[in-house]
This record gives sequence, C-alpha cells and structure tokens, in this order.
Amino acid sequence: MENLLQIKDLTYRKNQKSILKNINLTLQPGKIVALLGENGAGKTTLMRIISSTAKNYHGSVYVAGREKEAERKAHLSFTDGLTGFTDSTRISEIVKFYEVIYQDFDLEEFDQLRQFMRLDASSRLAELSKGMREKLVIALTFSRKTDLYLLDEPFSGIDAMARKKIISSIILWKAEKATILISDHFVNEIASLLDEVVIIKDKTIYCHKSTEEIRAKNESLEDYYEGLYEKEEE
Ligand SMILES: Nc1ncnc2c1ncn2[C@@H]1O[C@H](COP(=O)(O)OP(=O)(O)OP(=O)(O)O)[C@@H](O)[C@H]1O
Repeated sequence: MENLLQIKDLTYRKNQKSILKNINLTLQPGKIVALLGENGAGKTTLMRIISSTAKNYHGSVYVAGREKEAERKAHLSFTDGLTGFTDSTRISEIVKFYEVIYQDFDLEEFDQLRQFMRLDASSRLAELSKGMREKLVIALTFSRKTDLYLLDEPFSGIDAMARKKIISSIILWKAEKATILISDHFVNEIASLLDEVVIIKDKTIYCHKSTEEIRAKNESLEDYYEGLYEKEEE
C-alpha cells in the first residue's frame, strides 16, 4: 500500500533555534491519527511543514507520493487559522474564495457542515466567537475531498456538547482512504476515534503506536500518554 504521508530526516530551525530534529514519520491511508505533545512541542510547526506553509526545512516530505510543494497542497486540506481574511470578511466570501482556489471544494458538503455547526453564511469573521471560528475551520477543512486532513487543535474553544457531536461525526466526513492528523494536548476526548498516536517530545517523534497496541496492554490512551511525562518527573 502506498504511504499517504512520508517524512524523512526532517530538521527545522527558526531564528537559529532548533525546533524539530530527525523527524521520520510514515502514515498509511485511511487512518485517524493524534499528534500529541506539550505546548511548544512543535505540533503546529510540523503541520505547517507538511502543508508547505513553513518552508526552509531540511529533509523530505511526501504526501500521496508527491514531494513538490504545490502538488502536496493539492492532496491535503489544512485551514491555517483563517489567515489572510480580514475581520469584515463574510463566511460566504471565504467560501467563494475556496471554490475558486480548490477544485475539490464541495459546496454542498460545506453547506451541510455549516448547518451542522449552526453557522450563518452571512456572518462576518469579527462576529464569530473563538468556538464558532473553530467550527468554521473544521467545516472548511472537511469540505475538500482530498487524501490528507490536518486539524491543528481543532476543539479548544468549542463547548463540550458540540465537541462530542463533532468528534463522533468526523469519521463520516472523510473518504475511507483519507487520513486525518489531529493535534491536541489531551487524548481522552478523541480516544475513541483514533487508530494511532504520534507523540512529539524533545523536538522529535518520541513514539508512534497503534491504539490497538496500547490497549492490548490494558492501558487507556490517556494513562499511556500521561505516563510518559510522569516517568520523567520521578
Ligand atoms: N515564528 C516563530 N519564530 C520562532 N520560533 C517559533 C515561531 N513559531 C513557533 N516557534 C517555536 O517553535 C516551537 C514549536 O512551536 P509550535 O507552535 O509548533 O508548538 P505546538 O506544539 O503547536 O504548541 P501549542 O500546543 O502551544 O500550540 C516553540 O518552541 C516555539 O517557541
């Protein structure tokens, strides 16, 4: 089976500071994967590198077998914090932009997701709360029909009830062969969704395991993840 994401010997420095080093990571098609790590571990940076938003890294990144930045972008969906739009931009205007830029953008899918998220297309960005903006990012991201979805801490501002509904629906929004990488500090809420976990620690991939393997040892994902940090504190 072709790898959906392959990262080889990735190293990234910014302002002479080492941010990520010796990252090697391979993801298969059809997986839901958590990217876990503490504040500043490098989760956002890694997603920005995969999506070619951050450049000047060393090493190689392939998405669906493509290394060139423009080709990679065509095979992944990542909504980088709605940067580039002003506060007065309406949701409907962002959607028009997406339709022009992304050939795989599905307007019907967006409208369904927007309704699910209870967002009004005529709202301006300035009128949206943090949680509403996050809902918009999730709706935009999943309205593209592509191979890899990157979600960077998608739920931090979304209230618990809506979060539960969104998490249990995510699996329905992706094609069978698509892979989703979701970053978060916690694992408990998304645990039921996950096939694999990737943990970034000390600037590199500290572990990459299937949830099956962790649970086979009678450990919950939450205990496993917290255990990694507790060992260090002893
Ligand atoms: N523009 C920047 N210039 C210099 N260093 C940066 C920049 N952006 C991030 N960093 C540094 O890169 C490291 C990784 O940050 P990153 O935002 O990727 O972490 P994260 O795991 O997403 O954190 P969080 O969970 O807090 O969102 C941090 O040490 C941070 O200080």
